[in-house]
Amino acid sequence: MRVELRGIEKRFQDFTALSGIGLDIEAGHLCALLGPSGSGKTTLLRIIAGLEHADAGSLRIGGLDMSAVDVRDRQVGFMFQNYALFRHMSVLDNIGFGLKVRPRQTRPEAEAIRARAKELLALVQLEKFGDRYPDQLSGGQRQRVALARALAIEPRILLLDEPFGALDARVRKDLRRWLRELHQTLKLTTVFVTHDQEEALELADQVVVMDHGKVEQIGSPTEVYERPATPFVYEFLGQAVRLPCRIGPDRVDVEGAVLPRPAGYSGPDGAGELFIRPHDLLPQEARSDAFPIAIRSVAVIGPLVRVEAVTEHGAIPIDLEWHRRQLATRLPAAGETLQVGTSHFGLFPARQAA
Ligand SMILES: Nc1ncnc2c1ncn2[C@@H]1O[C@H](COP(=O)(O)OP(=O)(O)OP(=O)(O)O)[C@@H](O)[C@H]1O
Repeated sequence: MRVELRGIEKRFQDFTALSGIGLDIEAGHLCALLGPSGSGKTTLLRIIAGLEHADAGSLRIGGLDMSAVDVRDRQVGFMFQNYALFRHMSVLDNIGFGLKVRPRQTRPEAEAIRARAKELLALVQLEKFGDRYPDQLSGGQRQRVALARALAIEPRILLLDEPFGALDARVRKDLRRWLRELHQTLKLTTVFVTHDQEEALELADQVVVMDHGKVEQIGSPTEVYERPATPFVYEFLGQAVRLPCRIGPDRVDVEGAVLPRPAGYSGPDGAGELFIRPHDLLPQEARSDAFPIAIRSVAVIGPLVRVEAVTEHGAIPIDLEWHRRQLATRLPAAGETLQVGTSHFGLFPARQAA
């Protein structure tokens, strides 16, 4: 089912939690809402679920306007962070719960509910655990049961709030892969909230980067990582070297080097900021598009070379990370001056000082 949001606004008293949110999620896609704490991700997810009402804007699911559709009739499966399993119910009863509490006309027979719960248990690869109680499961297994419970009602869309938030790194990683495979099997439109960049980039077809109740950028994982639309996205999605620069009609002056002004840059001339991923700023010969950095320290960690340096013109400290393969023959050494340059950078007007 396709999900369409237009001009969504949400205020809590005089605090604006969401403002002007527009978003299209294609049917069958896995969409990540990514942003720092308080950026409005959960509020947006709750609006899609029908647990919260937007003050303005529209929401369509499968082409139908949802404004007058109650949460119970939206056929939305959700799994929230603190949406714990019922401790006094077996795993199978937990999974069947959503079907059991349906109004009589739409409630399946007890046998059918059990059969469906067993089917879902197999789907989440926990066939042998149906008679256990939540306390007898690991954290990762509990999450999978919670997911099976969300799927039991045959939802048209699936909403997950920090699905693996409370788990340790290894289990998170395994569950991530598992969720991706499950999604490929079910092809169910899924929206999940995360503040973990890696999780969003690895899992999602579409990443929605949010900050302060606004959408900063929507795109594929490659788009948002390789071509960040704003300084916020650059810094939130990985490391970035940030250098002040001067933007001219056809050139950018940075640290004594001259770079071509990117054709796509539509901002004003004048003071600007240049953003470079640390692995994109590489040693090169002294040329007009290279600038010097003074190496402070070099650490080799397996295949990676981490370099702390300072730009010679602006004295700006920068941290670089190279793959050994990216370097010619010799490692740079502390105390040396190195010429570096890049062909891949982001350019933005300088931010006003706060
Ligand atoms: N019921 C509420 N009443 C008042 N303020 C609220 C309410 N719900 C959320 N907020 C505020 O709205 C903002 C956005 O909250 P939301 O939970 O959507 O953020 P989030 O991006 O999901 O954050 P986190 O990653 O910490 O869960 C926060 O500043 C929060 O305090």
